[in-house]
Amino acid sequence: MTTARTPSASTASASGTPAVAVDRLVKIYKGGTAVDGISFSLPAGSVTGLLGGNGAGKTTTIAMIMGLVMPTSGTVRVLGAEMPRQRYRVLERMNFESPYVEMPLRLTVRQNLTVFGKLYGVADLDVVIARLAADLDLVDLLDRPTGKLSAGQKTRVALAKALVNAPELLLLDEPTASLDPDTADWIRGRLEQYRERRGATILLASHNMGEVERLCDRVIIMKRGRIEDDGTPAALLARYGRSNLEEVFLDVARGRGEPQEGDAAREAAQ
Ligand SMILES: Nc1ncnc2c1ncn2[C@@H]1O[C@H](COP(=O)(O)OP(=O)(O)OP(=O)(O)O)[C@@H](O)[C@H]1O
Repeated sequence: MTTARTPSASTASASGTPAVAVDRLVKIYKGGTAVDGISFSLPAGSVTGLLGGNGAGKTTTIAMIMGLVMPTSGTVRVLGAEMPRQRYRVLERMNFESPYVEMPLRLTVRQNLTVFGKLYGVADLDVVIARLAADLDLVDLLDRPTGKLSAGQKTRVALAKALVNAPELLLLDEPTASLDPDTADWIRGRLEQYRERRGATILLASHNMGEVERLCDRVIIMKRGRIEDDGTPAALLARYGRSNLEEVFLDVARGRGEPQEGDAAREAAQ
């Protein structure tokens, strides 16, 4: 996969600063509380899955990390910068993919990637776009209007846009939604490759438990704006006595199989 910078260029990992530090973060909309006092930090180079049912607060959390939504209270630091106040210090080092943020539909794929590449200050943009197109199977789509693509094709373009500046922090909101199983599997492979080559920190909101088990070394489960559980996939399976994350997700969503007191201590001792 294309990288415009070397993995060792990551200031966050070099200094030991977490790529993301969220502290007592709250977002209250007129209709109610979307995010209700969550705290977590993501070490540089980690891949974390953000799980939770519809309306749990995942997209709002990612939008606050991106600096696109203003928190009601609490703080977000990204690569050491306070968001959204200092976002211009770090925007070139981060990127995101969300099915809810459309690119200009009349522009061709190439034009869109060029606009976003310029926004992120990418050098040798033509070369970068050509490599991304080859990596993400977009060569035949480059000169077509983005609005005329299928949902799955748009998703691949959105991923190319998310990688155009080889971000050291990549935020992904359901990156394989609307993809057929084969293409989704292929995209997951690309994300694994990107993580390996770039040493990137990834936060991935997903409803696909297989995807999370495959890609993530940590899982944060949200429910009604709060963090309900947080651990490695293996620790969560052990804690809930389940054989896969889908069963854990259902337990949490339905309020069943809550971890028993002392479970965490027993796990720590193992
Ligand atoms: N712009 C907004 N204005 C008002 N309420 C909002 C806004 N965005 C989200 N919400 C509300 O905040 C809550 C959390 O929404 P959010 O989109 O963060 O959840 P989610 O976990 O990403 O859900 P899904 O899995 O369905 O995408 C929901 O109750 C939603 O209705």
